Amino acid sequence: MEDRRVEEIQDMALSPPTMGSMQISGSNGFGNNMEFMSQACLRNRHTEIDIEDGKLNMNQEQPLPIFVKFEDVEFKVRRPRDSSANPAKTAVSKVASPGDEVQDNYKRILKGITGSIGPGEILALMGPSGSGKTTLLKVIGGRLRENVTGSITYNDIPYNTALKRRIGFVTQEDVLLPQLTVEETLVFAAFLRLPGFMSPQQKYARVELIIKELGLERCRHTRIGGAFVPGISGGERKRTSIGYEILVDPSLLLLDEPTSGLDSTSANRLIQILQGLAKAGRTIITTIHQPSSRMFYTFDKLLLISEGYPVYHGNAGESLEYFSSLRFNPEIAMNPAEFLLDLATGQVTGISLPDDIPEPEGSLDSDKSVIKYLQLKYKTLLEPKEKEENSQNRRAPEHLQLAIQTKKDWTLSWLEQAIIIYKRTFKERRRDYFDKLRLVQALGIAVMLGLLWWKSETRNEAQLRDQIGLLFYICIFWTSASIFGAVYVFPFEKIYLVKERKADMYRLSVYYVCSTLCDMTAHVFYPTFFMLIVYFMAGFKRTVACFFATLFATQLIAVTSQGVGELFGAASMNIKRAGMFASLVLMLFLLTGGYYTQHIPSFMQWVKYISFMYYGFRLLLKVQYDGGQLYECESKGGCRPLQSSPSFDTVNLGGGLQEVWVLLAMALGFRLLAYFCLRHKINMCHL
Ligand SMILES: Nc1ncnc2c1ncn2[C@@H]1O[C@H](COP(=O)(O)OP(=O)(O)OP(=O)(O)O)[C@@H](O)[C@H]1O
Repeated sequence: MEDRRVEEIQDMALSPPTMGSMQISGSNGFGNNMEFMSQACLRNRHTEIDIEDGKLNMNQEQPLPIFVKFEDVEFKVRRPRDSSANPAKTAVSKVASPGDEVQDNYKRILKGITGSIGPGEILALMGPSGSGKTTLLKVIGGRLRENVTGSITYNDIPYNTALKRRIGFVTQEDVLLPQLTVEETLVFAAFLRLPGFMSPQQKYARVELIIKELGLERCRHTRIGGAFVPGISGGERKRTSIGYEILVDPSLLLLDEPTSGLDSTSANRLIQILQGLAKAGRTIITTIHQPSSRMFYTFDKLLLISEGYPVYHGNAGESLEYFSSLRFNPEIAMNPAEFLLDLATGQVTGISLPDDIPEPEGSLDSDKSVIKYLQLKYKTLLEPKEKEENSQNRRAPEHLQLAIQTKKDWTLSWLEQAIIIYKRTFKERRRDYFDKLRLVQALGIAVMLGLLWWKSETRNEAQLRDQIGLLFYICIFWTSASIFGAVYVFPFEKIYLVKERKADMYRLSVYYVCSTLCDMTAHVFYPTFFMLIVYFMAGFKRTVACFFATLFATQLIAVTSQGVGELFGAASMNIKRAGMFASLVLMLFLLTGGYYTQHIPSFMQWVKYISFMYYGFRLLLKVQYDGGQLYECESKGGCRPLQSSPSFDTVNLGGGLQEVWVLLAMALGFRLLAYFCLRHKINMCHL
């Protein structure tokens, strides 16, 4: 019995959303939504009884009905100090924009927005560019939390992190890894985000369905592309972004301008898909610029925003009636969306107006008076009704409230996630790893060094100094190559990481470990080729043990430096700053690395002990010039024991493997620090 139930659930999870069993007609009133939610509760309860081992969580198979209420939502940002050099411009900007009130040096972006939306409905956010649609969407999606006032509840519960995996957010800019193909993007997302109990076949089938539904068959094997990588078209990228989010059937789907860049047929098709998703029980909020008339009437609710104020909220189809009741009527046949946008911008050419709009006074021009009038009417006519409705609404059933607050377990174990993320990271970065130019550079430099130090000897101190110079150069080369190879990784991948972490797709530790391990392959691969050439051309000690020990030392230097680069990248998360800090510290460690410095003042002596270059260089020297070689050198005359050389802050050649342990500890320590910095920075970042 239980098996059959599990199969049913799996089938449901695979079935197209439009064919879901929870079809209801678009409901606009709260009553319908409550009924809907009650039905959903019964279903959930039924399933919970059927699956007793607790492994399957009903919430993973069917969307949890979510009713979103927002009341008096305000959002403000700190104003940057006025940098305008033009006093006239500053003066004008201070008076000409009454909507942009400045309080305590903050600019108000959202100015008291109230509304609600339930499962089965689509709410369209409309308004002129810069009116605050995206900001409101981010606030509702929990992406903006600071400086937000008012109340936003999900089944009467405020936002909490357990909601992350129930919310799908399609951002205005498509945030997709550029080197993956469309299919790879969706497959990796499916394997990371779909419940663990679904078989791989079912996950592939879900991807197939999304590709078909969104018309992505033609470009499924094309790379996503980006600024420097050719790839799919803007519309295809947008559809892939949408597929990426709807793949997991989120309960609350937020979309920022999903139709921008699409032709009208594709846009209509997309809206149909959204309708299907809504009918199957999702709550959908979308910003939209200029929908066609056909599209406009598919929305259940409309929130029209002007300069951060609401000017209409309610049934989309009834919006024209409302404005007509205020005596705003189009004089010619117009697309309703165009008419509403004209009103929200105050551009009223071709629109008949009521006579009670106050004459523009002071700095207010006529556009502003229309907007002010509409804002006032909203405040007096619509807002009280909206608030009353919200307060009269029955509370959501208790277990739905509980479900909102219950954090779902990870659907995959740490190792399972790591295997998928490792594969994805490798695919995404493999072009960097096997970059021909990089290989040519490493091999070219190796050959050049080999020729310059061709069969170098250590018969006297001058020769010995020469060879030690080469060792220090090798140390610098791999230190800087590895630091700069690693420092930009996190700043570059920040947007992808923030997006995926906001959706709780995987553990951050998984991402970090996979990223560092993948890159380590390259940090080990290149020094190996390099050393194979330099070592034998330059005439280092010809024993197998010594070659492998030198190779190991070089790789260890590269791997430790990679950790340092990651630390700077993670600590700043900014390409420019990370590069600057890395070069500064590299320079300091280089100077105190033991080659140049002979008379460091005692108060600066400590620097060398934190310099991985100091230990790396010592290790290379130890491997190459152990007691035997120096003794031989000395016995032929002219070569003093290295310890007594005044030119190097060198080695106690009798030492053991302490440099190896120090470098290993540093490689691990820098990585741990990098991980915690990354964790802190990513939690603070918003998209
Ligand atoms: N973090 C911020 N700092 C300063 N200003 C901001 C910030 N976020 C938003 N704004 C400003 O708030 C206003 C609303 O921005 P928002 O992106 O929400 O507009 P929008 O209606 O979505 O516009 P569009 O349709 O062009 O995307 C804009 O004037 C924008 O410059």
